[in-house]
Amino acid sequence: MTSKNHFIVRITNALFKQSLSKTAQPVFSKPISHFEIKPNENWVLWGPGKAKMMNILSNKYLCESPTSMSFMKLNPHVEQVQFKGVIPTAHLSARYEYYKDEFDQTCKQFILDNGANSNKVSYKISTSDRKVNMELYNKLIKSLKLVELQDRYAMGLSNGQMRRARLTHTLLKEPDLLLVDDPFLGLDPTATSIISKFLATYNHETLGGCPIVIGLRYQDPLPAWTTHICCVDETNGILFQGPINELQQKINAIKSREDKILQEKKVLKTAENSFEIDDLVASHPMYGRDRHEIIKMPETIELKGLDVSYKGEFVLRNLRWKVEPGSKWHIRGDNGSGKSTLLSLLTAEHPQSWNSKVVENGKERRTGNANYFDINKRIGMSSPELHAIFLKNSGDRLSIRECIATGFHEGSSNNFIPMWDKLSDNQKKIVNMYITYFELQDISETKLFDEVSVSKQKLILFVRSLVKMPEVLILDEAFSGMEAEPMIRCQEFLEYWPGTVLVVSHIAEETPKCDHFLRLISPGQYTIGNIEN
Ligand SMILES: Nc1ncnc2c1ncn2[C@@H]1O[C@H](COP(=O)(O)OP(=O)(O)OP(=O)(O)O)[C@@H](O)[C@H]1O
Repeated sequence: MTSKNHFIVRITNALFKQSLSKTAQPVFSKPISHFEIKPNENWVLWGPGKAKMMNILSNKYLCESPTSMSFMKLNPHVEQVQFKGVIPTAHLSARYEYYKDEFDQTCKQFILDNGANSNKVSYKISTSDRKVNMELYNKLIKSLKLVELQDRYAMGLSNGQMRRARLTHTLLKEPDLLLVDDPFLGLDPTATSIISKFLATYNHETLGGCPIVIGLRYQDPLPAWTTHICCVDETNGILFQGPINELQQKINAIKSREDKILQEKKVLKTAENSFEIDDLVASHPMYGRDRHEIIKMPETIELKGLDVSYKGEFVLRNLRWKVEPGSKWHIRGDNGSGKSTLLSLLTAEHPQSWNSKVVENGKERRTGNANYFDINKRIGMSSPELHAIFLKNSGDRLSIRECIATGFHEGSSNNFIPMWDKLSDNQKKIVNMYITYFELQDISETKLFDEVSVSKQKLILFVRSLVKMPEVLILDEAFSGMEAEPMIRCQEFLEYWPGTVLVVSHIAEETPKCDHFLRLISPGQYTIGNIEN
């Protein structure tokens, strides 16, 4: 297997295009002169061009000439793990519903692929005659800590749990080459280490493994088990490639260049744009309020001993929490500890939301005195679930400007009906100011949401969550998958944001400055404290 002539995939002098059209622009401006993956190697695709390079390897583009890309096998089995958050549904609330009908699949059914990846068909009917290697299944669910979750409804899995299930689902197909973009996105440190340790040993014959290719951003640490690196620019393609231990100098040079650019931009932008930021936030109801005023206001949110349970099993228990107007909170906790559940309660997506233990601006929430739309009037949000639904429902029909304009739908973050033509002149001005500030003007009318990178999609959803000047801004993994520069720009902006902010994120760099934290540990166990900045 290790002979020099063995390769899994080989590219020689190939130019890649998105379509057959004569005018189609190449994916990378220059042809790839040589790229090759051998059986015992594990690669990192590193930098802003990683997603395009991954699409090349998974055969998503047309190759000129067709023989310039070859695989060891005639019908190679290349699998790409798609991490898209939880299973996208029509509504955010579907995830939290009590009653699951016979068409809903369990985690085990999802992994075994009986539903052939679709949530439009009955999952009870097997749509493929693929034989599943149950020995491998049992090994995988043990290694990826899914044994206890097998019978849970796939829809109810937390983001981190779902990512482990998706990885298992893909590995069971026993691919010849495994591609995973952003493998650690949205994972808590324990889950990151579970997946990293697992991938470290996967390409060994005992598990029937194969080479792994992961996509990482410049700011991500390179796992020790990766052997080769391919640094990819978004327009020019491969900048350099080869064994990591021979390229350390080049890697360090890129890392320090990136750090320097960020530092320079940080200093420049804060100085240059503070006036502009004022313009962007001046219409927020909390803008300009001083401390004396704020302490007289009722709590934006108060939880007076909140419980949430499924079939008698608690996820949240006796949670007491006070959120002062304009305060910024980091909600912490491992995958599955209940963070999204808590947020879904606040946005009334959860069936147990009508609960007098939730008090908003001094008013108890009860059926009759609160409705979904009133609750959501004051909330703006970005989350992995919203991202998945947005892509599915509107990704291929809304321009960037139109996406942002849908943030003005008053009573729901989950309404994607085009809105631009209905906006007042002032609202249009706000959208345009935000587009300019976040440097989206070049693509705002020419590109559709699903035509831009994940990093830009996240930026657009962030901006979308702000424009209606919500009293409460919910940022659930809002910056995961973003390139460093736009992320820092968003975080700096948030320092001037006058409203209440609730942030969920697992990685320090992706967490904007917050004053307080709420850490969920287990049902009934949590800590609350201040963050020294
Ligand atoms: N409908 C449901 N039925 C049963 N259990 C559920 C349901 N919905 C969620 N859960 C469980 O509740 C727990 C909390 O999930 P939640 O998504 O709130 O976690 P989280 O802290 O946001 O995790 P992550 O960091 O992975 O996003 C998980 O163990 C999840 O499997």
